[in-house]
Amino acid sequence: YDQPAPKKLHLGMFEIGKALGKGKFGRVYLAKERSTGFICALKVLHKSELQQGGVQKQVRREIEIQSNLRHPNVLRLYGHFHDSKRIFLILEFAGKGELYKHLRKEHRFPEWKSAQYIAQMAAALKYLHKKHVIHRDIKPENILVGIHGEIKISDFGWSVHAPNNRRQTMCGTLDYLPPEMLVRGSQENYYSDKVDLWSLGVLTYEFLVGEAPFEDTPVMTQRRITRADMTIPSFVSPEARDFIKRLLVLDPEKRMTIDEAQQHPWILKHCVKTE
Ligand SMILES: COc1ccc(C(=O)Nc2ccccc2)cc1NC(=O)CCSCc1cnc2[nH]ccc2c1
Repeated sequence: YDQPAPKKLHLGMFEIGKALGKGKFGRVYLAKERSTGFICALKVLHKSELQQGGVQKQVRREIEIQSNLRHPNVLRLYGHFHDSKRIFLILEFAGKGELYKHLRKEHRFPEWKSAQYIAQMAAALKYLHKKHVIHRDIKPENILVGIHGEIKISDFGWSVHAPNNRRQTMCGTLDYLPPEMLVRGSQENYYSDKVDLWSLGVLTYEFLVGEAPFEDTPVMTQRRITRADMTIPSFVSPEARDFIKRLLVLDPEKRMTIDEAQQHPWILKHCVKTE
């Protein structure tokens, strides 16, 4: 599918299929580009709703950033177009759907699968951080699975998905927030790409244990996060335990870096390098 994209994108060039999901700002449909048969996901955003939500700039910024991202573990934004009322995002279609559904069904992932997923997440984060993009919203709900089982981090933007056994919280779950974003007085601009490493630690825990490390009532969750107060069950291997503990460190500067995470024994043990 590497022909240069057709110049003029418009709705008529797509055959619209089943609904894939719906969010606060838009619905997503399976779509096929008529001339090439290319399968993609078409996200429809209503300009009026974006106006009400005051997120038009955010969408423009996101389209700008995401159009330049190309990585096997980052969901592609191929392009966009609009008509009088709507903005359409042409997104990559992930053939095996939403990761959180697999996690809920399997309860938790075996160590080899968790390590492979975390290694792919680390590769995606390394790529994003090199491009000075901080994801800030890493959680199972924002990860999709490609047809070959590879994972794809996606920025669901501001879309809050309809309550289909996703974590029911006001503005997204607190579980993944790092302490530096909870501590009073630390303005937004004080945090760095280290926030994604904290979330990677929370994600690792949730893959292995089946629930987030600080899951509790909203007040208690915040308190447990700011104290890094978690217990790791005994069935978790010593290497995985060490990996998690080196990421869930209160001081952002003392957290393991992406490179250290990729070289950690727990990752190397499970991710056979194809020489
Ligand atoms: C790069 O990705 C995105 C870029 C931007 C936005 C976005 O909405 N930005 C926004 C909106 C409003 C205000 C501000 C910003 C969303 C995504 N990504 C998704 O929404 C993923 C699920 S839709 C695709 C998709 C694929 N493959 C699947 N397989 C099964 C379901 C499924 C669903």
